[in-house]
Amino acid sequence: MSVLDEILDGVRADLSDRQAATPLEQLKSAAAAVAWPKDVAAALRAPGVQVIAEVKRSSPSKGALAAIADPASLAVDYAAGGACLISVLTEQRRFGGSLADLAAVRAAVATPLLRKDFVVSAYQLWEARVHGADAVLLIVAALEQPALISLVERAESLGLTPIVEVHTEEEVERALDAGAAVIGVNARDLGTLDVDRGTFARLAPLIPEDRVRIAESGVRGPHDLLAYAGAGADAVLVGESLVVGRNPRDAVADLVTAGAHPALRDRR
Ligand SMILES: O=P(O)(O)OC[C@@H](O)[C@@H](O)c1c[nH]c2ccccc12
Repeated sequence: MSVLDEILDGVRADLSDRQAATPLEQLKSAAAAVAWPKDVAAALRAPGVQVIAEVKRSSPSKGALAAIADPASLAVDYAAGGACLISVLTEQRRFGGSLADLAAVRAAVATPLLRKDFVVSAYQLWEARVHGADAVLLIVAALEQPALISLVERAESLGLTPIVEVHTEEEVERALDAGAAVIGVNARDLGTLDVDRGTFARLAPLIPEDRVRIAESGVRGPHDLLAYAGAGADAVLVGESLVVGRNPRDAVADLVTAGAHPALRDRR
């Protein structure tokens, strides 16, 4: 069984517990009281390379990365450093996240938020809305094509921006077929957990210019951001190097400064 399949088994088990505890109708009525999500695609299309900073406690490849006792204060640092979008991992078993983290971050910052999880059901889209997300990750490798298509549509109908994650040429085709406007290229293979930073440069030419192109994973600092920028990234998504470093605010600010370099402006 691949790592992704193992993660998905746990995600489905946890999801069915939450579904038993909170009926969908209850989530839907709670969502009515939550502000309409922000336009994440527009934020990602701003000039230069945007920085997406991730609240990430642990990962299947490395285990524990950082305790992050107070995800809200980490998010405040990310916002102060200039992150355009904050990614909050909500998967519990392998990444140590939760929906409570998402809600705490929502209460602390005005920055748009991404619910980072393994979405397999529309129920999770409603959860994302209720806990204050503006965007959701949809991982092509985790979904059959009809499910991907319907989750893209459902997310959009709830005002959530779907960020459709790919790792191979075939997955790029599936993302485009599903109508994805924002595509994340993950350098990490979720089947094996290997990182190949060349993945973005290989796949980016297959993604039309009118889509937002995000380079995900493996960004150690400004140098990697600039390499991804050179290959056509509109944004980078960074987790580990921000949470293990000493000063997350400065680490984000250094990336933002690199992404705002005049040579990278107005490339679209
Ligand atoms: O910690 P890194 O190497 O900076 O990577 C962040 C992000 O790309 C990674 O957490 C990620 C990308 N796609 C995912 C899907 C699920 C969970 C996590 C991820």
